[in-house]
Amino acid sequence: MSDSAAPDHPTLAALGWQVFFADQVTDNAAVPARVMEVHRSGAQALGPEGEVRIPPGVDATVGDWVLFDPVLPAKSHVLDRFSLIKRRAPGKGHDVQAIAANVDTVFIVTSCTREFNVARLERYVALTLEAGAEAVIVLTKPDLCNDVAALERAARGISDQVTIVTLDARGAEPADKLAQWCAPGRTVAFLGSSGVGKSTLVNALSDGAEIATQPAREADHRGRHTTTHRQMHRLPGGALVVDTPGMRELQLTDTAEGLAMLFADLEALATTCKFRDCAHTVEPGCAIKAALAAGDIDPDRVERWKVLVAEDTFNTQSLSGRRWDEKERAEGIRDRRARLGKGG
Ligand SMILES: Nc1nc2c(ncn2[C@@H]2O[C@H](COP(=O)(O)OP(=O)(O)OP(=O)(O)O)[C@@H](O)[C@H]2O)c(=O)[nH]1
Ligand SMILES: [Zn+2]
Repeated sequence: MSDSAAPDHPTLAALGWQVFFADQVTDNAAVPARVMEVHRSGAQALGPEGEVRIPPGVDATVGDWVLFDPVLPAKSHVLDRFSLIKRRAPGKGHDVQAIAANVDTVFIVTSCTREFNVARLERYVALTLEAGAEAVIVLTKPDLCNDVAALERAARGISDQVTIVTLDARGAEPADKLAQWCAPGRTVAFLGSSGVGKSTLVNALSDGAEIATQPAREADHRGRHTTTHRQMHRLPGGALVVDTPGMRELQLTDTAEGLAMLFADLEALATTCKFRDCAHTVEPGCAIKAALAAGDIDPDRVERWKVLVAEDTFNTQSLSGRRWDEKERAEGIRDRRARLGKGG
């Protein structure tokens, strides 16, 4: 490989540098570096000249590119992102939290078990498309299922913008089957419920090296190793993998665009409803209801679309400070999700 630089002095390309970023640099003396870790006390970024520390005032998240200012590190400049995975902050507040920037591909991991749930996958796909990243659904544990083809069909039905890969996460398959998204300098992230095989996949891509994930992990009260802060690792094959606890609790936030992409057909149909704010329930002249009656569209999918739109609207509007009877609304969404077999 052409990347002959020492591991702690990687080339820009090895860190994911692209024309998109180069185009933003006007000062030739600027030193680009990629944010690899974020702590309360600041961030650590890596560039061709080694590691630099960014003070907490700089609003950078894992995966960001910064132009480091060695004289005034607090003045380091964050470059525009081509993708951003974000979430609604946990707890009572409604702030949006940046989880990871400049991710090329999100592997949405699900297993061929009872955990498999189309509504949940749609949520993750919408979120990924909204973030501006490519979505790949990875179906693990095919050995535990009699009808893998049926699940693959269901996953494929979610969107034609999504690739489906089925593999056993434990063997040699992941390295092969995920190779095209894990080339040197590519940035990937894994999303999915607990136990679906995310760690197994990362380890498989690490050539069994158990990579640098270990030092950053601590045993939790159950004795498991958990990721304690937001970070990115470099895999032996040259890809970068985001490993952050926040990825596990993603909710929809401001994903109207992603939902519109995922449910483009239904959104287009809805524009032909008689009323612009049609809720597709009791309104006259509803194109969605008409299509349902004609058997042209799948009622389950329509119901999931409504739930996702409601959840997104709720999150977005409460974020923008509008007054809602939040508890009531959240309960409504939860009830509907429960009836659909949860969606997350
Ligand atoms: N049978 C089978 N088991 C698998 C497969 N992939 C992963 N597993 C097992 O599933 C269990 C959970 O895998 P993990 O990689 O820890 O799952 P995770 O998604 O990282 O879970 P969290 O860390 O809780 O988020 C492990 O015991 C794996 O060995 C597979 O393809 N087939
Ligand atoms: Zn309607």
